[in-house]
Amino acid sequence: MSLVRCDGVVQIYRARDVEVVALRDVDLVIDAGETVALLGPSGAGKSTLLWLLAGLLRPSAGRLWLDGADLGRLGQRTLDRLRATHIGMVLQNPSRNLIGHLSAAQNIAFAQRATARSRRQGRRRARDLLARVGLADAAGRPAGRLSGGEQQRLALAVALANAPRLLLADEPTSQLDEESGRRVIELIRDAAGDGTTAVVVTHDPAVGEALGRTVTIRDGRVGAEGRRGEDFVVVGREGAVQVPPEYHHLLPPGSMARIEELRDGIALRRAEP
Ligand SMILES: Nc1ncnc2c1ncn2[C@@H]1O[C@H](COP(=O)(O)OP(=O)(O)OP(=O)(O)O)[C@@H](O)[C@H]1O
Repeated sequence: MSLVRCDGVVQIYRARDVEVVALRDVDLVIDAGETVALLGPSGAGKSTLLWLLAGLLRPSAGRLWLDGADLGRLGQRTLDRLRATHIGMVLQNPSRNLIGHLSAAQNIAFAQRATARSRRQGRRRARDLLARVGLADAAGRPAGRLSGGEQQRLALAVALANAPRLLLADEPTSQLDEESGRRVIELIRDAAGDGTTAVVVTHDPAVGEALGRTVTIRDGRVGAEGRRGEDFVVVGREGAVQVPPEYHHLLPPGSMARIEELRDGIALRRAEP
């Protein structure tokens, strides 16, 4: 069953007279329990897609569904409630996920206020999450005094506080050493085993390899996907295909190609005009 569905999603930022088209016609279906690494060059639109999936932005065009709810059309209160109960998010800047003067444990408790879980259950889950991210001894320390890497790990624990249906994480290992990075990946995979679908923006190859599927965004579009170690290009609307950068020496952008029909597809061969 699909948990997330994007249908022709377009996001245009408008700042004064300038328009930036961050996403153009993104079609994407993510099934419940999948772990997806969102890859792509800087400025490709990865964070924008995460913000849209989190309901923090409404798409300029197209539609996004989370668990059957049309995110772009929900009233603000329903959307806020859905976000609090269904979505856990780790923003790129770890300190922005946390309330600096509250302790690590209190940050988790604060995230849990939206769900009906008993206090005892909540505290047990908080303790378990803090231990899983290697912060068992930091439960009582103010979040604002933790190091960048510790804040990043705490942010993941906070995002998972409610066992959300959807975890969205923007570069959750960017400030971590290898060992802490491994713990974070393990926690995301275990959460998926418990029913949390995860979409993780990353430049970290270890994260890309450890998650079940990769989706590469290039120039605001889904350009490629990887499953079980095999990479595929994605044929977009109107048949558009992005030639991956590693083949640009054979078919540089702007070059002309001949299309050769094969029994099960086509081949592109460089042609001189
Ligand atoms: N609030 C905004 N106002 C105007 N333009 C924006 C805004 N946020 C992002 N952009 C632009 O939208 C495009 C996509 O940005 P986005 O942050 O989604 O890319 P990204 O793939 O996450 O990049 P990175 O890997 O560097 O974080 C970029 O051209 C960026 O400059």
